[in-house]
Amino acid sequence: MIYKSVVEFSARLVSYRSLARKMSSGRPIVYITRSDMPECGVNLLKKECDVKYWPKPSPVPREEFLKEISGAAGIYCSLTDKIDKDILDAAGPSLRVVATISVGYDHIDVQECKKRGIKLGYTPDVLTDATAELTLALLLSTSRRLPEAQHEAQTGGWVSWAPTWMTGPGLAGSTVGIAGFGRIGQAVARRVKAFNTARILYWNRSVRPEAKEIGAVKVNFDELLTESDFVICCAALVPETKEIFNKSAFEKMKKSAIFVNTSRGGTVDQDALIESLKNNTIRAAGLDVTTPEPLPLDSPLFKLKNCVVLPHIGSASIEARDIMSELTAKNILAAIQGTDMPAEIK
Ligand SMILES: O=C(O)C(=O)CO
Repeated sequence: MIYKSVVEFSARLVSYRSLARKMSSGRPIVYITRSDMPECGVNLLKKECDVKYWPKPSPVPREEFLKEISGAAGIYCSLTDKIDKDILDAAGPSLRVVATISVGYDHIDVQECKKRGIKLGYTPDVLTDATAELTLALLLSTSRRLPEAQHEAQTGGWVSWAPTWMTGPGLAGSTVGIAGFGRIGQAVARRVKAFNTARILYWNRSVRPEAKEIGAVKVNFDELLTESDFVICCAALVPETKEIFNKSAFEKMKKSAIFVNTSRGGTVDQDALIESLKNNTIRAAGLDVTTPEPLPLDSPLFKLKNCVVLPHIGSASIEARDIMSELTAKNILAAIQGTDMPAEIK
């Protein structure tokens, strides 16, 4: 580049210097794994940190993530980002915190982070209502066949009101079984109770004291399967819950049972579920989570009338997503500043 004058050259030099100063501002670097994380959290981070991010509204490709993460003090990620040894190695010793905008953290190698003294943040509580609401929406959509009914209405199947057409089981008087009775399981139980259900059963590793006030009864897994008209999975994905809903579990359920999953696809043996739906071993299923995600368009699940599939939108209320983003940012800032994180995975 040829500069016309000494003045222009010096002006350029000043601007390069200030750019270089900004780039090595001494502020901690936080890497965000996609460009469309809710702004409120991102703006909080920008006040204190240099924020770098994958510039697209889609998950950062693995290669890019490994390349870009070097030198970061914090990672703001989501459940689509696998945080494992390779990512931690690529980040290097500067990394102090990984915070995920989710309550589930099965995508993070927790042990490896702990071994390296890297703090972990997540977003419990703030998405409980949103996820419970969506669970109820899915439960009703599946039992009362809403997508199928809308399709009929739109495509000429609605010939007249008909007494036995588009019928499905009601919640009133039914037995609802909830697998996993943490925050979300309990919030679902409180909501289904309002539908005048006869019994609420739950399966959980430990007794939950909150169950008494809700009126839910602890049972073993087999009882949950055999007794329930609706079986709802709210259990976190851990080694003990991996594919607990398998062929044998579906065979134990009532033929009229409806299965709903809003936790993780990994709790279900999906091939066994497909067979059970095809053979009417159970009546229907409503899934907000699948394996893999996104579910390929040629998946048999999309072809089954007795299956409703949603694209993992459990926590997708506007309010929940904003507060999740804020909490993720606050977790990162607290860890970097050495103060107590508002929601740390211990
Ligand atoms: O938070 C989670 O774990 C979800 O699945 C999506 O909000």
